[in-house]
Amino acid sequence: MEYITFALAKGRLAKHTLSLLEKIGITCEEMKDEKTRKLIFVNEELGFKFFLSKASDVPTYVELGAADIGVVGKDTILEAGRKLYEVLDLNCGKCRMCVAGPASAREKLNDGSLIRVASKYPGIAKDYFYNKKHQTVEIIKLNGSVELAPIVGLSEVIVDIVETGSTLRENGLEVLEEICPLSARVVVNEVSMKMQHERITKLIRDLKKVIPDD
Ligand SMILES: Nc1ncnc2c1ncn2[C@@H]1O[C@H](COP(=O)(O)OP(=O)(O)OP(=O)(O)O)[C@@H](O)[C@H]1O
Ligand SMILES: O=P(O)(O)OC[C@H]1O[C@H](OP(=O)(O)OP(=O)(O)O)[C@H](O)[C@@H]1O
Repeated sequence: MEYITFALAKGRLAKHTLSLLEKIGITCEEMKDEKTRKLIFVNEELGFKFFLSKASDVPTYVELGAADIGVVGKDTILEAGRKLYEVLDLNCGKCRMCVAGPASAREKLNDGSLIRVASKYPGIAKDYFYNKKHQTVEIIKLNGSVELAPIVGLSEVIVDIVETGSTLRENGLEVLEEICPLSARVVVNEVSMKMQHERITKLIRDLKKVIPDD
């Protein structure tokens, strides 16, 4: 039997994804060991391989066919801009992509003046402001702790993920505009979808039955 390979985003989403897979009978005991440094796991009996990669690399593995299926946040899919089939919303890892900043930055949004926008997601930020048309922006790419940028004067606003809102609150910032809702999605390689159609569609059908409600 040909293997079906899963690329899973390590970090926040991995545990949840593994528990959903477990509910449909796809298990990988070895992967649950949080201390393991191993990156690839095989379930020979079921014909599945799993690997854990950095979230932002999941779309790359899937588009280029090193993995048949991936589970990753919508934010990462939007930012990657890869050619993939997005087949399922897992309704977990829910958060929002937002423009945020100090309340004083509110008037600078929409008045047409040049604003600096710091983000881990320069592609999403660029598209958002491009579509708004009447705002000139300079995008500054950061790799984390983006909330620092407006505090230390690197930018006027940020484009970042907001879940509970605590990080913004604790740093004197607020949501200024909402860009889109986010959650974990299942993505499939376009060729795998054709070549392994039956197994992949069964898997999607099974997963649909165990997705948590709101
Ligand atoms: N509060 C949150 N903060 C960040 N991501 C969240 C949050 N809630 C849900 N997510 C989702 O979880 C995904 C993975 O987040 P995680 O923090 O594990 O990795 P990452 O920040 O993308 O990677 P890294 O920390 O390696 O840069 C995000 O892409 C997003 O879709
Ligand atoms: O609304 P909240 O519940 O506070 O969650 C949002 C925060 O969580 C994420 O950061 P993460 O922990 O991934 O660290 P990072 O900033 O280094 O990416 C995100 O970038 C926000 O900073």
